[in-house]
Amino acid sequence: MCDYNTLKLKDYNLWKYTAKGSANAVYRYNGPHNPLFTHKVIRVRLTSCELLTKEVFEFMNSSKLEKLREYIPRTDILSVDRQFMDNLQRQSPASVKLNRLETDVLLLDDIFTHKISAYHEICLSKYYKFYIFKKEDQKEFILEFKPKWLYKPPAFFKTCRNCAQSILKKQKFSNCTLLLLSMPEGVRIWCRNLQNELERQGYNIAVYDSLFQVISEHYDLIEILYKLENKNCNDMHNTLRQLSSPKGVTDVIRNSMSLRDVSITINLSSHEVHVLDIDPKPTSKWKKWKEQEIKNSPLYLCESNCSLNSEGDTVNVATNPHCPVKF
Ligand SMILES: O=P(O)(O)O[C@@H]1[C@@H](OP(=O)(O)O)[C@H](OP(=O)(O)O)[C@H](O)[C@H](OP(=O)(O)O)[C@H]1OP(=O)(O)O
Ligand SMILES: Nc1ncnc2c1ncn2[C@@H]1O[C@H](COP(=O)(O)OP(=O)(O)OP(=O)(O)O)[C@@H](O)[C@H]1O
Repeated sequence: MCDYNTLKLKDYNLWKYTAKGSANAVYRYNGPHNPLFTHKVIRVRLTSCELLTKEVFEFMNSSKLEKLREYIPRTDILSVDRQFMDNLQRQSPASVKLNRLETDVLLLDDIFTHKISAYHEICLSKYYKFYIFKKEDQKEFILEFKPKWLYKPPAFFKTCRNCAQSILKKQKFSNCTLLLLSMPEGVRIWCRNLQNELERQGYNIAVYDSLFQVISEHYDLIEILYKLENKNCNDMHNTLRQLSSPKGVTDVIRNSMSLRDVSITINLSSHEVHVLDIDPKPTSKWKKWKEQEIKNSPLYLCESNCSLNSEGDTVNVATNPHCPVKF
């Protein structure tokens, strides 16, 4: 980690707004060459989040995430003052509400080679986005997706948590990430589903081969996420349903739920893979999680296109003998 203690970010206008999620806004460095900032982004907390940047930084650097380290973009913490935050807020879109009381921001390697506006974005669903850069003979294809819950659902479930949420959130395209737990059959189907959806939407872009190859090269990431998400917790559905106060949210639940909400980027051109959006969850989320479980319960028992009830050439993950990861 660099020693940034004496370094204060002052030049808000050197950071150009790139994207936001529900908890953070991201700005890319857009100034003259500077070895500390060129090819970096800052990640700034929004008003909606309870935990501060310092807590996020601590979580990202904790030993429990050591196995994921090689996939996390290099991250440092920088102090900022109120003036910087106010100015950054002024140059942000109206929908971005920064927590201007924050005294820190994260500084991360930018996983995109070019500025975000240079990419064509194809949003297949809220869980799957392709970014495509094409200029003369230069090309870059990046898939950003949320694997969500990588787990073994209870045996009586017909629809997994990911597919249930996708239905509830009215996504037109769904691709069950439990398929990723089965290498190579499930992974092939998952890649094929993305290829087919691109074609269905009229994009003549071949991603299947490189997608399968990059996932094969970095398959340990899926295994690591699976192990960390399921460590010491065999039935998260039941665990969440039993919660009755924030005190019941153990570190096991917090870690698991935090990792169940990360994003993965796969660069089909450079074959680099990263894990983004590693945010610790506050214990105050217990009620939302419990209510979600109660609301989802009927859906778990319904037949859907979830890979759990696929037959024939698809994979039944619940009883899948090829699942590489053991409890
Ligand atoms: O529970 P889910 O599956 O709806 O996940 C929420 C995410 O929905 P999504 O996965 O994109 O459909 C949701 O993402 P979006 O804002 O919908 O992009 C958040 O990540 C939310 O976490 P937090 O409130 O920012 O701490 C996430 O909430 P947590 O359950 O992780 O607390
Ligand atoms: N290191 C990075 N380099 C380039 N772009 C990034 C980086 N980190 C995040 N982004 C972009 O910014 C977007 C929002 O960031 P992030 O996912 O961290 O926000 P969030 O508020 O935590 O999201 P969520 O709503 O899923 O919790 C990402 O989807 C990604 O496209």
